[in-house]
Parts: sequence; structure tokens; C-alpha cells
Amino acid sequence: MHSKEQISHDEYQKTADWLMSQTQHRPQVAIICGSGLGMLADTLKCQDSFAYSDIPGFPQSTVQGHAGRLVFGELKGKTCVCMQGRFHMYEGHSLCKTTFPIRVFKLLGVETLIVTNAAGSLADGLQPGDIMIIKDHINFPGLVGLNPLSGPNDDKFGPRFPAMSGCYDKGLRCLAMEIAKQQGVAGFMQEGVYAMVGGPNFETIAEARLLHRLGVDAVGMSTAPEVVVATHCGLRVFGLSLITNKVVKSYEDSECVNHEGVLEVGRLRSHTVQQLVTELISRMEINNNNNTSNAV
Ligand SMILES: O=P(O)(O)O[C@H]1O[C@H](CO)[C@@H](O)[C@H]1O
Ligand SMILES: Nc1nc2[nH]cnc2c(=O)[nH]1
Repeated sequence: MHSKEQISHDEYQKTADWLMSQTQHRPQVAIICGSGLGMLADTLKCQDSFAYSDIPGFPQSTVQGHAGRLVFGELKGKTCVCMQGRFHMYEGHSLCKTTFPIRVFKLLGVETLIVTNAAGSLADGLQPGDIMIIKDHINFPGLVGLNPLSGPNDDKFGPRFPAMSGCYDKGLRCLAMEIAKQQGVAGFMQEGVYAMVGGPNFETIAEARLLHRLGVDAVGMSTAPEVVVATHCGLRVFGLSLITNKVVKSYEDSECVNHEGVLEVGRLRSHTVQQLVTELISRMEINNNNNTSNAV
């Protein structure tokens, strides 16, 4: 069962200590690049970069469009760390492995996490190429007990029963919308609810209809476990989905989604996503109070 594996505090600390011995950067902001969005790391200046295979304790990326590199650098006066490649449950990683980097970031002093993903749209108003600011999520694996926080709680990171209402920071969501207006891209940006399903198959039509009825705006196979672990340890979270395809909801529709198409939309929209994230990081305020204050 995925959730049984446990990782000790010492193991997270060892990885954080190794990284701190290899780079002078002390990141305040962490960015996770979704499928095809690895170029977000290109904006960082004075880079130190590490292959996941060289980082003690790090899992390995196995999905095309996820390079498997951790990049540290400066962006508009903030120190950042960027995951070029995330880990998904369907790759066979335990949920605590898929979220391993989040707690390492916490120990590095990160205060804000930016998660990005590629997602299929269920909402009629969301077209391929649109950007959805994540207002909330439905963690389907989590609802049935596949939760990275299952098992003994590590009080050093956070409480046994963390609240998840408000896990996507409202201030950052408003700031992102304001920036979108100023950059002239608000026309294809809106807030919505992201749902995580286990994958790796895309949805059947009946599943798509079910998700639509449940109020899901966009669906993907990642993000929710990362956000749960980040919120548990007191990180502020901002998330966005790049809509890469419409999820087929009609038996009359012969369209068929594939991963190549998902990556292609990422490439087409890379510049817009980069500009938005760069400006958001530049204008966000950082409270340097990362002291595991969420812990009980
Ligand atoms: O969520 P990210 O990593 O962006 O990737 C999304 O795109 C892949 C499918 O094309 C799935 O892994 C899905 O979760
Ligand atoms: N589950 C799921 N994940 C995706 N990632 C990108 N597009 C999709 C989609 O349509 N469904």
C-alpha cells in the first residue's frame, strides 16, 4: 500500500544539509514545474543545478517532460529553488516519496510554494491554452485514504489534523489576477477547482461527466499531495493549471487526449506562464518566519 512507507525527520534533514553544503543559495520560494513547464527554471539567475540522481534521498523522474533537475537561483531579488520535474503516484512512488522535496524545502527555509501543472478542462469556459488559478482542490486519492500524511504524524512539521480550507493563499491569487490584467492576459485566466485523480490513464467519458457534475473545473494527476504536505508544514501555497486539453465528455466526440499534445501546449504557453510567475515572485512579500511554527 502506497501510504505505509515512512520517512524520518533525519532523512529529510540529511538531504537539506547536503543541498546546503553544495549551494550558497538559501531559497525563500520553491516552484514545481508541471508537465512541459520546465522552462520556468530558465528565468533563474546565478544557477546551481543538481540532477535528482545526485541528490541523496531524492526520487527519480520517469515521465517525459519532467527533466529531473533541481535548480537554485535568483529571481527579481528573491532566492528560489525550482523542481524541473515532479513525482507522481502513478510512477509507483509512495506518496511520501512524491512529496519528499516539500519537507526538504521547508528545512531549507522556503516560505512560499508555487505549484504548476498541466490539466484537462471540464469547465465549458476553460479552453486549451487558458490558465486556471487554483482556488481549491479535490484530492480524490486523499478522500479514500491515499494521503501523504497517513501514518505516524511528525509533530516537528505540523499537527495531526491540519486544516485545508484556504490552502491556496487568497492574497497571492488576487495578486496573480491583478498581474494578469496588467500583462493583458486576464482574458484567458480564471480561478477554478482542480481535482487530482490517480492516473496514469486519462478519463473515460463517464468519469469526465462525473467530475463535471461534482464541480471540478480541471483534472490532473498531481499537485494535491504536494499542497497537503506544504500546508501541513505551514508553507504558503499558490497554484496554477495550464489547460492543455478539453476532457472529452460526449460519446459523439472523437477527440483523443495524449501526453505529446499536453507537452505541446506547455511549449506554446511557456512565455506567458513564465512572465506571470516571474512577476508574481517579484511582487510577493516574504515573511521570513519559516520556523516550523505550524508544528504542535
Ligand atoms: O500534473 P503534471 O505533472 O503537470 O502532469 C500532467 O500531465 C500528465 C499527463 O499528460 C500527468 O502527469 C498529469 O498529471
Ligand atoms: N487526468 C488528467 N490529467 C491530465 N493532464 C493533462 N491533461 C489531463 C487530463 O485530461 N486528465
